[in-house]
Amino acid sequence: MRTLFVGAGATGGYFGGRLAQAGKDITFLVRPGRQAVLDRRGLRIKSPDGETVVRPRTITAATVDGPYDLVVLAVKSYALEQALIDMAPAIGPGTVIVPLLNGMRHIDELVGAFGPERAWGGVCMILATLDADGDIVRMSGLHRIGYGPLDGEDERLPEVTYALSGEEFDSNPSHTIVQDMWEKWVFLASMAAATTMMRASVGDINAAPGGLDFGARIAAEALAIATAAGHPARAGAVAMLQRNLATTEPMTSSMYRDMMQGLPVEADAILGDFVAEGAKHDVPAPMLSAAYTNLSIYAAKRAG
Ligand SMILES: NC(=O)C1=CN([C@@H]2O[C@H](COP(=O)(O)OP(=O)(O)OC[C@H]3O[C@@H](n4cnc5c(N)ncnc54)[C@H](OP(=O)(O)O)[C@@H]3O)[C@@H](O)[C@H]2O)C=CC1
Ligand SMILES: CC(C)(CO)C(=O)C(=O)O
Repeated sequence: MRTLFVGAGATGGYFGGRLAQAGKDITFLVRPGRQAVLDRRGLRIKSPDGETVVRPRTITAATVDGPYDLVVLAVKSYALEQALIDMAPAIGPGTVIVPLLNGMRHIDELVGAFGPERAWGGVCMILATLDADGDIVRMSGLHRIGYGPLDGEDERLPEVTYALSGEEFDSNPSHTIVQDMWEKWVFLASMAAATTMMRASVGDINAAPGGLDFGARIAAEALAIATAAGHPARAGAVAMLQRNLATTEPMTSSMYRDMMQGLPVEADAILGDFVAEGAKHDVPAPMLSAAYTNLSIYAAKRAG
């Protein structure tokens, strides 16, 4: 499948770069600044396994060359509105769109812009960032994507699976992608709330008095919200959340890393919407609400 990655940052650059390395037909839609970096350095991936460089094809909004079979959307939530405009010429009657964003609001945006027959769901699990040179750094052994049609069934799933599979990461087609996205949301909202509120990794939080209890209370609120919203986390997802919130490892969230670098954060799309779900169902969530307030103060100060 002719595949377009929209965004060549930490997630898009990583998964798209790995697929390009595996010989798949990958193009990146990027903005001119990122294109200049990729032209100069190539797309470099630094990981615990070593460093690789690929030189993928790039286009910009001004040079989108007709419809693609598959579009993988990998921008931050605050960049979504413009990205939907820029990628529109790449969407044809048979295009499948797989988003990697955290949260859920982008699904409504995608369905509204391109229709339910094109908008699929997607999740990614990775700890990745861009370094000062613009290279992609994967910080742990975790690198997994999941994707699937919102209603669970679509004959194009095997083709999309082939297009999104390489040797280098875990690639999981799913018939339960909406549930998968909710479970990821519960996980990320908890991780982001804990790490941004304490301005510390999960390991550092758990080494401090009260740290384990702090994480457990956040997890309990997040799980209660998902249950009230009709998406109770399955046993494996609950276990993964509890295990990660009790880790002694220096685990962080992308929102924490962005905050520590003074960058914009996805507070509204991840914690704001999640807390609003809780309020809609009368689920008390004092810890998550405090985390959202904290992030909103950061965002307001940053905006000046
Ligand atoms: N990083 C991580 O470890 C994880 C992140 N996620 C989620 O994945 C999503 C993407 O995050 P991440 O990859 O980290 O973000 P990054 O900021 O690293 O990358 C986003 C990229 O999108 C590009 N972009 C923005 N707007 C456009 C546009 N209109 N056209 C083309 N490119 C555009 C930016 O380009 P430019 O350089 O021009 O600004 C940037 O390179 C987020 O929702 C995040 O929460 C999920 C799991 C893990
Ligand atoms: C869940 C986690 C921490 C890893 O994929 C994440 O999504 C993020 O950091 O944004």
